[in-house]
Amino acid sequence: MASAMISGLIKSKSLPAEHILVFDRKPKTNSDLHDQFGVTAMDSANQLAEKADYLIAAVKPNALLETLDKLSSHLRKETVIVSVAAGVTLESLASALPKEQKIIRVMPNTPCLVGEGMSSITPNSTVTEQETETVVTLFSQFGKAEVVSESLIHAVVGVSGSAPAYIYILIEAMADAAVLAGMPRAKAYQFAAQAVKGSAEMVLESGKHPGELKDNVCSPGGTTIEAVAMLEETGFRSSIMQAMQACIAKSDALSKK
Ligand SMILES: NC(=O)C1=CN([C@@H]2O[C@H](COP(=O)(O)OP(=O)(O)OC[C@H]3O[C@@H](n4cnc5c(N)ncnc54)[C@H](O)[C@@H]3O)[C@@H](O)[C@H]2O)C=CC1
Ligand SMILES: O=C(O)[C@@H]1CCC=N1
Repeated sequence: MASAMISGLIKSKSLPAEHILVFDRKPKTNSDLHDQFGVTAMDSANQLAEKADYLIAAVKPNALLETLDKLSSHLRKETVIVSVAAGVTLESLASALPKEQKIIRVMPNTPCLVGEGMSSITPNSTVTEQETETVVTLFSQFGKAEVVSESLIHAVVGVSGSAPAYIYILIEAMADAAVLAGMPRAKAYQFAAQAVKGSAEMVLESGKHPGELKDNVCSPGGTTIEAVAMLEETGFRSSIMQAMQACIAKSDALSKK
């Protein structure tokens, strides 16, 4: 996730690459990030903590609190800690950090890599409006970013954080069916992915209800309605909703650990 955000930031040209400081505990990852993006690799998490104005913590949720606890004595009071970890609440983040530390929870997704991310932003009470705005602007450099209340974060994990995985399965399945019908594999991925991208753009740009857009594709007695009837019969909607409910429940369970 960190590489996706770094790549998105570099592509946006909103910050000089060398102003982006990175530290990964694997030395090879640090040198790869430096070589690939021109960012500045730090020697330790503590050095990063001392220098950063906005520190984005992108380690796995189960390692996050310990990592923050270790570097907390090196943090400056003004530094805003940005956590992208699923299921780690503002309250638990605060417990690992100095009192009154500024903390923002963000839930991004991997399409940040191509400038089409969707990120939710949730500040704690010590963060100023201007700092929140800075983080919204930062995450808007590689997609869309919106402030949401913490109670909505599990829904965000389901609808955008984890969602690319379901969409890739959809694209893969669509391509498989096209290959079955004789289309070469590479072309099948291109057609399927572009159909998904174009359909998403139609929802975002037209402002029309997805049902209306679906109706516009279904010619009476035509091909599409055959597919739609089969999707309903095989429980496509219900399958998506059940998968998301499992994802949302897991996010909720993680936050109660
Ligand atoms: N992968 C995704 O699509 C999304 C991930 N997230 C969140 O992003 C976070 C990272 O997830 P991924 O990128 O998927 O994991 P990852 O395992 O690919 O990356 C984690 C990185 O952290 C490094 N690391 C581990 N402990 C460290 C430490 N103490 N100090 C410095 N570096 C350390 C690892 O070497 C690794 O490079 C998680 O908290 C996850 O919940 C949030 C939204 C989407
Ligand atoms: O699977 C995960 O736990 C992370 C959080 C959202 C997307 N990936």
